[in-house]
Amino acid sequence: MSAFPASEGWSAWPAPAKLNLFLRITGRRADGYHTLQTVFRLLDWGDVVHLRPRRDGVIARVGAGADGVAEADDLMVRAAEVLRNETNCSEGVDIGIEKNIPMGGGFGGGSSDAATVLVVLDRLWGLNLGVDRLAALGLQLGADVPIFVRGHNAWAEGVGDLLTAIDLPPAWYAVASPGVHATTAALFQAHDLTRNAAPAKIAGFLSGISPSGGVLDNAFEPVLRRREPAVEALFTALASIGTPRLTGSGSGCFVEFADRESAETALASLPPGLNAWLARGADRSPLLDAMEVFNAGASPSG
Ligand SMILES: C[C@@](CO)(OP(=O)(O)O)[C@H](O)COP(=O)(O)OP(=O)(O)OC[C@H]1O[C@@H](n2ccc(N)nc2=O)[C@H](O)[C@@H]1O
Ligand SMILES: Nc1ncnc2c1ncn2[C@@H]1O[C@H](COP(=O)(O)OP(=O)(O)O)[C@@H](O)[C@H]1O
Repeated sequence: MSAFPASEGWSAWPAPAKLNLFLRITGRRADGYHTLQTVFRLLDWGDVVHLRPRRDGVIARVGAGADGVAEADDLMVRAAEVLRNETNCSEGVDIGIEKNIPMGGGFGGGSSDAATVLVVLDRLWGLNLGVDRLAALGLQLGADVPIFVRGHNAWAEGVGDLLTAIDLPPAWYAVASPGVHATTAALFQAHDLTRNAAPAKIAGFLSGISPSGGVLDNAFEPVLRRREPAVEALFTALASIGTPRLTGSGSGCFVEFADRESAETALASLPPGLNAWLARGADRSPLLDAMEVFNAGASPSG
């Protein structure tokens, strides 16, 4: 039985993972944040956030939470608090999580969990702030939150917050984690990080410039491969099935395939013991689909 049953007032909501199909850093702002260009691809795989509104104004995490994340630091709890402070509402909520996305993997798990809380509580608390205000609130929690609030595959610039929705072709991914926790803040400070890449053009990306053309690179890849033998070993193993790429600031990697069968065959050929799995690229966030079902009157089950 679910730890968060519908019979006890819980509802379940997807918090999808993302991949950065490429990532280049074009500069650094006066406040230390880096300007970058990236393409976010949402996946049909991720965490499940459980919510149960409460009328006593208490925001509480229920159950285990993400490994080693204190309740007060949990981005889900902070998202609910930000929303309540912004609106001066007196609502509360119990929050639970089924954590599937490896932490510190560049898959955006914490950011996606927070975005799901923002989007769903906006509805459950009857606030109706709308997507633009929710995305701006999300940005206070992390540069990756707005993409998950908006829920569309996107070309991103600025600090990752200036988003242009784009359509991406269907794709399947062999996704892998070397089990290394890559700390985003520390990697942005790395002395050997390239921070002055020439800006890429969105048209070039969309017309399908190949990885060997140098456009689909990730600025963190050489840094992480030099620092972390487990990441280097994973790249070597994945090179047997295609062109591995790093997502975000790592340490997760992926190889893209045009169809499910090719991805499955490739995964099956990898050496045993590798932490690799299959994920489908989404056309849009599964959270948007769940909200649509909910708004049509059928609440997802606990
Ligand atoms: C690198 C990316 C690419 O999608 O993803 P992840 O690898 O974390 O998933 C993101 O830019 C990460 O976004 P997010 O994980 O939300 O990072 P934040 O919490 O906002 O920032 C953590 C720290 O990284 C640095 N930072 C972050 C974003 C940015 N554009 N420039 C930076 O210099 C800042 O020092 C900041 O304090
Ligand atoms: N609900 C949450 N899930 C995951 N991480 C969280 C959460 N709340 C806070 N964090 C913090 O955010 C950090 C980054 O996690 P995550 O978003 O999974 O990785 P990444 O930024 O590499 O995509 C974690 O190491 C953890 O300290």
